[in-house]
Amino acid sequence: MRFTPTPLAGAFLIDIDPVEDARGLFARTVCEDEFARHGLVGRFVQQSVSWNPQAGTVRGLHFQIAPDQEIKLVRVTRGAIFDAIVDLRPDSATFGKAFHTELSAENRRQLYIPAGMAHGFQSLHPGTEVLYQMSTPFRPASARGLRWDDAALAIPWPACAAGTARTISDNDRAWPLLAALT
Ligand SMILES: Cc1cn([C@H]2C[C@H](O)[C@@H](COP(=O)(O)OP(=O)(O)O[C@H]3O[C@@H](C)C(=O)[C@@H](O)[C@H]3O)O2)c(=O)[nH]c1=O
Repeated sequence: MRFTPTPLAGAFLIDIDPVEDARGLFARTVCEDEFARHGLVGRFVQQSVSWNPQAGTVRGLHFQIAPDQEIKLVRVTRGAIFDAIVDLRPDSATFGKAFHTELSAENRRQLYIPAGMAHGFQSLHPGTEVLYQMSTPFRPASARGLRWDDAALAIPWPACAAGTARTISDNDRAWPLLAALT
């Protein structure tokens, strides 16, 4: 695996090192020892899937508060997403800053998100499936959110294709702005 640090400390892009032959390819996507050598946690307690029939679907931005802060490892198994994270660690030099990348079934890239960050994505193709692994169980009482379109975050969400509306839940439309969290 190839680990590329992002501008947000502790968040990494993880690309595969494929072994290819006539059948296709083989590649490791998680290895506890290799993750540990990069200072990352490679053991997860839950895995979830998100199916998004329409392009332009936004989910997020989500996080869990202490003591249920979670590390997430995100990849796409069908289609593609614009994936965004926001640093919410109060003592971080990049507090309030966002990072985004494209994850797709084609690039097989994973985003490793450390504890203390909010996460969200927009599906870029119809029929996009996202696979998450989490270090901490989902706890509804600890679940929180941040407004995906908060101008202070300046996340460059892709425009929806002409004639397609953005799909987003009522919960996600109603999360507070960053200023209200601080
Ligand atoms: C996140 C989650 C939700 N649920 C339930 C709660 C609810 O009834 C239903 C849908 O939940 P949500 O609307 O929160 O689903 P969704 O908006 O897809 O939530 C996800 O968004 C992305 C951005 C993430 O980063 C994920 O970790 C997760 O928070 O599933 C679980 O049972 N386990 C879980 O881990």
